[in-house]
Amino acid sequence: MKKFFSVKDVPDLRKFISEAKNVKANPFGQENLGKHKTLGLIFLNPSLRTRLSTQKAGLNLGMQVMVMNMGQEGWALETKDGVVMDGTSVEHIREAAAVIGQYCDIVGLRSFPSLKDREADYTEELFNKFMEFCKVPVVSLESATRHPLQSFADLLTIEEEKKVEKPKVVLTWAPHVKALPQAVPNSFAEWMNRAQKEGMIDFIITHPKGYELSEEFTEGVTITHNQSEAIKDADFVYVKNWSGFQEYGKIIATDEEWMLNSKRLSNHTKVMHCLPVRRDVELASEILDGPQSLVQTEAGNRLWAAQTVLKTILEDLS
Ligand SMILES: CCC[C@H](NC(=O)CCC(=O)O)C(=O)O
Ligand SMILES: NC(=O)OP(=O)(O)O
Repeated sequence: MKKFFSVKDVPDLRKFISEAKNVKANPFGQENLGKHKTLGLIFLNPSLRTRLSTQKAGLNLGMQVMVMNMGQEGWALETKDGVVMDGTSVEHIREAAAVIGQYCDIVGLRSFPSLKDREADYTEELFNKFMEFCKVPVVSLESATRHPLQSFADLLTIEEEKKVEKPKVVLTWAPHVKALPQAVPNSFAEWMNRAQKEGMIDFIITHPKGYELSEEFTEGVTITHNQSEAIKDADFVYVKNWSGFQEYGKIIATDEEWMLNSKRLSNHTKVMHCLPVRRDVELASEILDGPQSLVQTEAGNRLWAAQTVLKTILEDLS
């Protein structure tokens, strides 16, 4: 594995889930695999779960781990080529990525979208440049269009918690006070679409009109604007806000009816959210604090997802 950027980097999904279960059952089974190897975690945006779980995953494998918040600790980055750097940018991504690649054997990178320039965001300009110049394997810690470590942990959670062979999984839009990226829903849809094609789940997406995600991620998936219909008898409901893709980066609807509460859920339905969550805006506290919430199990599985990815990359390095 030379990069972990999307589900396309996973040749065998069922095998990858099984490996994550084994890692979870035996977290220190390969505690020397990463000996004398360095993991560099570079954040251009805030993080709690991704930072702590990926750092711990590297340590569990015996790696040395360095973490950097570029915005606060690094130089102001220039990401465009052909720019005369006589303004506020101090260092070009070409130099910064190449230097980071010299110090690290594996690099994790978080870089959210601008939500202004859809072309630049959806071609993953920044991420691709970083991967080109750092010249070592790169793990996405959330890019402009995807969050693969989150989605891997989400699918692991569903596989562990399912009570039926082929659970009904629903991705529902939820209200928010800000315009958020499409990366988490894109990625969840991409992984669940693959899982549906492999007969693992039945998958539905529900959102208000205008919040259609890029077909790159939703091709072939049932999409409905009727949330109540969609969540009926669902085994898992994945709650997330996202801003417009067509009206890029825009808040189109703020219909509070789309915030789930327990009255609207079947008793057996489990609720998931990647966190951080805006309580009683995106999702009712009564659900988050109740027996139907899987958000902590999901967050715990971020460690096993990251450790499985790092293990796979390290095995290819050895
Ligand atoms: C893992 C999720 C990261 C990010 N979430 C936010 O930016 C939330 C920000 C807020 O609620 O103010 C997102 O939606 O992509
Ligand atoms: N879910 C997730 O990636 O959380 P952080 O943004 O806190 O890392």
